[in-house]
Amino acid sequence: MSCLEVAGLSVRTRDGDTLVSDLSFTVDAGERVGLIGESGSGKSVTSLAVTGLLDAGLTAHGSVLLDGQQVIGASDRMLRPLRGPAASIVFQEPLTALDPLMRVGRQIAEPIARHRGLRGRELSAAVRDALVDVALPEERLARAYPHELSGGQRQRAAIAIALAAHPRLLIADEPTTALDVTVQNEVLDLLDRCVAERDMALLFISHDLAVVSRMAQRVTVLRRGVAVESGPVRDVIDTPRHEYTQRLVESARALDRTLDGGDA
Ligand SMILES: Nc1ncnc2c1ncn2[C@@H]1O[C@H](COP(=O)(O)OP(=O)(O)OP(=O)(O)O)[C@@H](O)[C@H]1O
Repeated sequence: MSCLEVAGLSVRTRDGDTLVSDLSFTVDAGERVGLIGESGSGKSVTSLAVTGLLDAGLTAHGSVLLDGQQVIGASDRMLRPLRGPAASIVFQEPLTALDPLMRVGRQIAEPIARHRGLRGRELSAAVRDALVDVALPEERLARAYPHELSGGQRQRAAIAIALAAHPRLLIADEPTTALDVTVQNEVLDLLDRCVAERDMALLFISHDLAVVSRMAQRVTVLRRGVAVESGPVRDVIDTPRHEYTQRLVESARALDRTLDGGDA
């Protein structure tokens, strides 16, 4: 069974604007799939639609099966048990996932207690392990509030929260865009390791082709809410068929040449 099976997904606003149109893709157990597109192409709307977290003003149509359960039209009560064990999201901005008024350790403890039923010393040990897993081993970080952490540390804490329920699918929505380049690399390495160690599936969403090609095996290219191309990452980069993908590939190569100090 696929972790996520999206078939003919469309998302519309109250005014009748279509933000995502007839989108289909699957993520199988343990597979890494990328969703790439420029800003405004509908990537975040898609990640929210597949977890049933769309804004009230937006409606989703089509079919989204998360762990075999239909998300479209399901009540929040039905979806709550799926969020965590079936799929967790890491957002671009870590403060989206963090409560500014609660110590980081408590915020990691809460989902561990809820999903894995741990209490007392076992729970404290699990929180310590979770922090070590995301390379935040210092004891004081568990007692810190989010504003006392750096941007990279906050994103690591948000990843620890997302991993707390041992999700079968991790959805990472531009997880490193808000970070500087060095920290970005560290967080990508961390995600890579966590996904591999846990044998999780990954839906990796980004505007950055280089990053997607590092993290995913297959990719779907989204343009104005429409999938224009999909296939193995290598094929899409080597022989992009759609003119929009060709532009994405060319601008990624131009950026690479600039960073190398060559001609852009
Ligand atoms: N709640 C909403 N109501 C109306 N329009 C929305 C809503 N949320 C997003 N949109 C619109 O949907 C389109 C897609 O937005 P989305 O955030 O999914 O893009 P994105 O590809 O994730 O971009 P970025 O990389 O900048 O985050 C945009 O035109 C955006 O303005």
